[in-house]
Amino acid sequence: MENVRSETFLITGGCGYFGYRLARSLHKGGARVVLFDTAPPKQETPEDIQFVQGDICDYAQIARAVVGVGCVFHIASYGMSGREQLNRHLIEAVNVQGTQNVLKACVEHGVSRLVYTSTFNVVFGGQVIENGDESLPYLPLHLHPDHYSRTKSLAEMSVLKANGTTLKDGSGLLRTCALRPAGIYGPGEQRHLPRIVGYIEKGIFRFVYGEASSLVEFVHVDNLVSAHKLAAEALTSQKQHCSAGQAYFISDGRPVNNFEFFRPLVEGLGYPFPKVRLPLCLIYFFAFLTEMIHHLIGPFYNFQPLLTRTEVYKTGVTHYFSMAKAKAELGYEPQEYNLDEVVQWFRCRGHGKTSCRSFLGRLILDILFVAALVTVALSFLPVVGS
Ligand SMILES: NC(=O)c1ccc[n+]([C@@H]2O[C@H](COP(=O)([O-])OP(=O)(O)OC[C@H]3O[C@@H](n4cnc5c(N)ncnc54)[C@H](O)[C@@H]3O)[C@@H](O)[C@H]2O)c1
Repeated sequence: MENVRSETFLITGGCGYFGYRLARSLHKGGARVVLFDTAPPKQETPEDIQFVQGDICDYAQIARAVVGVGCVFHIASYGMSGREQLNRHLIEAVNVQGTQNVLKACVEHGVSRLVYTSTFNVVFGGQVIENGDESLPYLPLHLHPDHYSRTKSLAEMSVLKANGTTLKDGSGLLRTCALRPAGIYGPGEQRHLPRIVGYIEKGIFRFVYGEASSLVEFVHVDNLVSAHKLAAEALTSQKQHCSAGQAYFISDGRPVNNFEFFRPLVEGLGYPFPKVRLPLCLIYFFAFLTEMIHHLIGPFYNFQPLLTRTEVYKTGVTHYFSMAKAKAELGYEPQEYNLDEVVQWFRCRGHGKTSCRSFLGRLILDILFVAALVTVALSFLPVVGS
């Protein structure tokens, strides 16, 4: 990556899974790196990677941190999964106002480049998309089933709109672009994989859903790192600012059935892959009920919802995108990865089947599973009849 040695990169959300991996890669390439995050890094970090504890919702904190920085990777976000999804106020504050603060800080303090980590969700809301590209319109805001996706969309729009803004110190213009990743995986991923492994180990992962032919996409964390470095480079004058004002879908470029993607993880941990396939609409309705219950009970008992409607769409409805624009304009070339190192990561931490569960234990789980299914199916009846 050009100029990497002479430049300082600031990463908002730099202590999260992806941000930290990007930081280590930039640092390895000789760059100065600042991690800006509300929480410190979980791993042992080289001394010359600077950590600034701060909140993007506080303008003064982010403004102080960007002084002297050449390029910002704006990765911090809130509300993607689990309990966080309930906190609409914080989702809005971090994803929308936080992004505006980061942009304003760049303009006020002469930061000329910003790469925003967006998501597939800005165009996807449960409709089938086959080999979609960047000409697709944003999903209308009112159609987003979750607040996270809606606010990520608003944030991406404001990032791209800020492209070309004159910097206050007269040094030139702010150039911005957005990358829209698929679901991120890799060893040590903390958001999705531990939850999936938890479901496998608790015996909840006993069925798959949706059409066997439905296709989705994933991106290995290191492919995403490479795309971000290329996107930042393409904002420079050496690359004619070719990524400025642009959005790019980023994945491994290998559409796959969601559940088949996880088969090596399930089997690698010694569990049988489920044979039962349920209709998507049944699971969607179950997710809807779960969200309703979470909405009512969440303020008193903030449990982890089993599945949300967005997660059902994301896992069961075909949506994949062409990498042609990222390849042509950024020079993005995704490498091939598999789940071996992920399986290894979990095995090293004591996961994986060691003994057979008792017959009685399995029987009780089977009965509970069938009872839950019957309940969901029965609860359909008044809806259908009304
Ligand atoms: N994980 C995925 O599958 C996925 C898919 C598509 C897009 N994305 C996007 O990729 C990015 C990285 O995802 P990740 O899985 O590494 O997330 P993560 O949750 O591991 O990291 C986010 C980091 O942001 C920090 N943060 C949150 N609020 C902050 C604030 N107010 N100020 C400063 N820092 C704050 C958190 O402490 C955390 O360290 C996010 O922008 C996310 O929206 C993720």
